[in-house]
Amino acid sequence: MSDQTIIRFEQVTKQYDDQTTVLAEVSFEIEKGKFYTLLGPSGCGKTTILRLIAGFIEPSKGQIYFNGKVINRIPPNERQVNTVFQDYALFPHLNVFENVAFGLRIKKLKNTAVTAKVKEALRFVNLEGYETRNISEMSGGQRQRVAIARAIVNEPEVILLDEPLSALDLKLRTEMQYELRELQRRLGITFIFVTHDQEEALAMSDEIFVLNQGKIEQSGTPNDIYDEPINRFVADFIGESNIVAGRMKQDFEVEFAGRTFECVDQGLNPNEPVEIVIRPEDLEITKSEQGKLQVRVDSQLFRGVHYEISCYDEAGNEWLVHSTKKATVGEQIGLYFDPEAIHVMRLGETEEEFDKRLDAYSEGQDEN
Ligand SMILES: Nc1ncnc2c1ncn2[C@@H]1O[C@H](COP(=O)(O)OP(=O)(O)OP(=O)(O)O)[C@@H](O)[C@H]1O
Repeated sequence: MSDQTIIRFEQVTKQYDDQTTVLAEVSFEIEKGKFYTLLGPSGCGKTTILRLIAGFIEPSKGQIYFNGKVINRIPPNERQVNTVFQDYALFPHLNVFENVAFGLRIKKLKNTAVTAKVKEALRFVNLEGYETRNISEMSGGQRQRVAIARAIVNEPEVILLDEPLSALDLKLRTEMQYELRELQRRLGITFIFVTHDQEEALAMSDEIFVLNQGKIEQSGTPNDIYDEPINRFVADFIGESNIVAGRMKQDFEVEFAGRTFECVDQGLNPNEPVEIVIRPEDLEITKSEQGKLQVRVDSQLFRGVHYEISCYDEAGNEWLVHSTKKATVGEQIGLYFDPEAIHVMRLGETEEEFDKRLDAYSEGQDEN
């Protein structure tokens, strides 16, 4: 545990009705001052983790630590944590100022202190001058900022955000992603953000936890997770991927689509069955004879920045390509890729085993 750790889950299990396990022995650490994202499909347990941190529910097993102390049974109002809910949960009958001031009034702060703190919080979210507006007169994005101001005014050590952008249209959502990220940097406090949108997670986070059925499948920086997905679930969930069955031949050599290719992976057993991931943007279109793979173009869509081209190789594998070059449906073309673009996944590998293999690989690289 680093001295930067603020929250630690140790083998936390959450069951409802003593039967439904929604979190199964989940362990992780959250450090001070970083932007974390819990990412996963609906029902995987993201909100459950937030509610456990906030103290709205208690774990069935395991320990939750906050600054080194077990907080399993500490009530929400005694935790240094504030939540921004999906629907913002603002009070419609109070104006902007009173919505933000609410928590401070409960703490019975003096009026002058309340005014100073609320003004400061509103300044942070660019809502100076909106104090006397009714909530009903505020747009979706502005309500969002009021909800954030209400959370930061209490000066918590951690802010939990449960899909706060899901109600906004695409343009506003992108703007708010940028704003939230900036705000987190300026405040320097820990944000734990929940989303099921992988692009949002990749754009905003220092660290992402990918969840599936009550378990963390993988944790890491956006680059780690995008470039080195540990299994098919993560590879599928994070961006579009080509995933085909293959077989390791020896270190730095893998076989798929009926051919042998140079790769950068090592430490796997010869003949071991594996899955190969190649991102669509890592495939380049060439003349048929210059490609490492020969494919036939099946369909093509123009996506504004690139063409999305679907092709099939002779072994029947589909390959999705993102290319600025146009192809012709029915045409025989080549696909070129670097050895580094081939990511080899061992079947059923755990995150720990994967990390060990990657460390061994990096050490091997350093020696070269
Ligand atoms: N009070 C409860 N009683 C029984 N089951 C519950 C309760 N609250 C949540 N669950 C179940 O726990 C599982 C995880 O729910 P959770 O809300 O954490 O998922 P989520 O990943 O946040 O999903 P979403 O993205 O849809 O909000 C779901 O299967 C849900 O039905």
